[in-house]
Amino acid sequence: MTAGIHARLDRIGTDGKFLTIPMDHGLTLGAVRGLVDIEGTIDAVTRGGADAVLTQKGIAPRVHANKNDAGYIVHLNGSTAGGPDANDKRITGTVEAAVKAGADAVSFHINVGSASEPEQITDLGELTERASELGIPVLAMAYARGPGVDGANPERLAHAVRLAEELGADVVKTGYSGDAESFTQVVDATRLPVLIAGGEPAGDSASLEAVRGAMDAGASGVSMGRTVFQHDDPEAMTRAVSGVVHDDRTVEEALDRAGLAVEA
Ligand SMILES: CC(=O)[C@@H](O)[C@H](O)C[C@H](N)C(=O)O
Ligand SMILES: O=CC(=O)COP(=O)(O)O
Repeated sequence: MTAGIHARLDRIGTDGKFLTIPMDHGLTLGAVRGLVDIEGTIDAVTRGGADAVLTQKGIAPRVHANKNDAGYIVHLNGSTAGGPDANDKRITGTVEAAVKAGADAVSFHINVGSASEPEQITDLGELTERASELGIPVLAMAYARGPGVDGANPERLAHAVRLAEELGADVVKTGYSGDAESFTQVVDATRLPVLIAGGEPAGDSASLEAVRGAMDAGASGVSMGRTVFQHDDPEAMTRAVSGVVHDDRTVEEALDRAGLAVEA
């Protein structure tokens, strides 16, 4: 790993743990709740302890003044939920454009098992080479998604995270398999730091239980979007997630210290 990649990984994480809040969903879903006033949400989640926020490059002018010195990741592909194939992520920018936008790292989504998987493999392989030349870390969002693919199947997830390492990513995010025991298989499939996505908001306790389970399995943090940015209090929810990721708290302690109710 080059010195540049090492230094920039420290910009998007803390002591090898990562609490990233992705807010690229405006491309996928539109200006959904939490992203209309994205400036306010970025301010809230970074006050709550997010290590980094993540957007598409066009949103960069709305990020920097509001991110309270957190790291910034530019996402370099996308698709819309209503398009012909939501799993067919197409390139939306270059590493150079991300650097120009002030990025500390770039991210790229790959749907392992989708009809467009071959193109996404080529695209990610090319991206990691260019990013490595420039000393920019790559966060691969490696999902198990496609016709007939169970996105929570641990073997599928293990393959997805390993594929990200094989293609030269520095950090990988994937779906959660549902329990710590099965997620161990996912974490063990790669030497990369493994983060989990949040998915559709499932309630504070359930979401934090997933984070706790992933961390117990050896994960290195989260890239958690809607669960946090669509929360009534994104700052408090970020604080709660940080309690588990960075302070190794139980779900109950983390919620309590963040001032959130412990649900039954
Ligand atoms: C909206 C979703 O289903 C998310 O999991 C996205 O696929 C992940 C990504 N942030 C995106 O919006 O492309
Ligand atoms: O970029 C998207 C993610 O990393 C995950 O978003 P989610 O809303 O937590 O699924």
